[in-house]
Amino acid sequence: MRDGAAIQDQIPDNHCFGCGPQNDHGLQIKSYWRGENESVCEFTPLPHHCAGPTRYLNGGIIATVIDCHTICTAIADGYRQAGRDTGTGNKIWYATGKLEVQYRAPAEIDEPVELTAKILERTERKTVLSCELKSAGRLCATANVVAVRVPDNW
Ligand SMILES: CCCCCCCC(=O)SCCNC(=O)CCNC(=O)[C@H](O)C(C)(C)COP(=O)(O)OP(=O)(O)OC[C@H]1O[C@@H](n2cnc3c(N)ncnc32)[C@H](O)[C@@H]1OP(=O)(O)O
Repeated sequence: MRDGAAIQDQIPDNHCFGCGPQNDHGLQIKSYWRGENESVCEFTPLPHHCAGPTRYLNGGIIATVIDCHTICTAIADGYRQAGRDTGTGNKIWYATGKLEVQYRAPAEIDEPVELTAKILERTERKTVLSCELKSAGRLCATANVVAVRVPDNW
């Protein structure tokens, strides 16, 4: 279950490698709200996203999709807290201050990965989130992320 349009399709001028619709060479992940403080994302790896063994997903790609899913969630939440639809009015940007990933099991390259992010804490200056990444129903990575509000011209 997910709510509304993809968060990334509402954030303007996003050229990010992991989540920018404007980046033709990027991963172009899509995240969706699921309720007030939770968001979900499904990403289907391509064969060249592999680790050393071709059957497993590369750890940097795992970190990137977690980074982008959580930071885009913080951005959309920033708009919500401001009482605005995502992408309307002055831009709201967050950057990754901290990204701590624990790799618990390998993720299969030929299975989609499912991410669930939760907002744990928010202040005017930062949002703290957790994230889980599953592959074929197995918990493969968990993460703690600090998203820090940066100026709208960042
Ligand atoms: C739509 C676009 C989506 C993009 C998705 C991908 C996101 C990215 O990858 S962004 C690129 C990678 N990140 C960066 O380049 C950021 C580089 N770092 C910076 O610019 C700065 O260090 C920055 C903005 C993170 C923090 O700036 P700084 O002036 O230190 O912030 P500061 O005012 O001290 O801290 C604000 C709050 O954040 C907390 N914080 C800042 N850095 C960290 C950290 N590394 N760990 C934990 N907490 C932190 C502080 O403790 C403070 O919390 P509190 O208000 O409770 O005291």
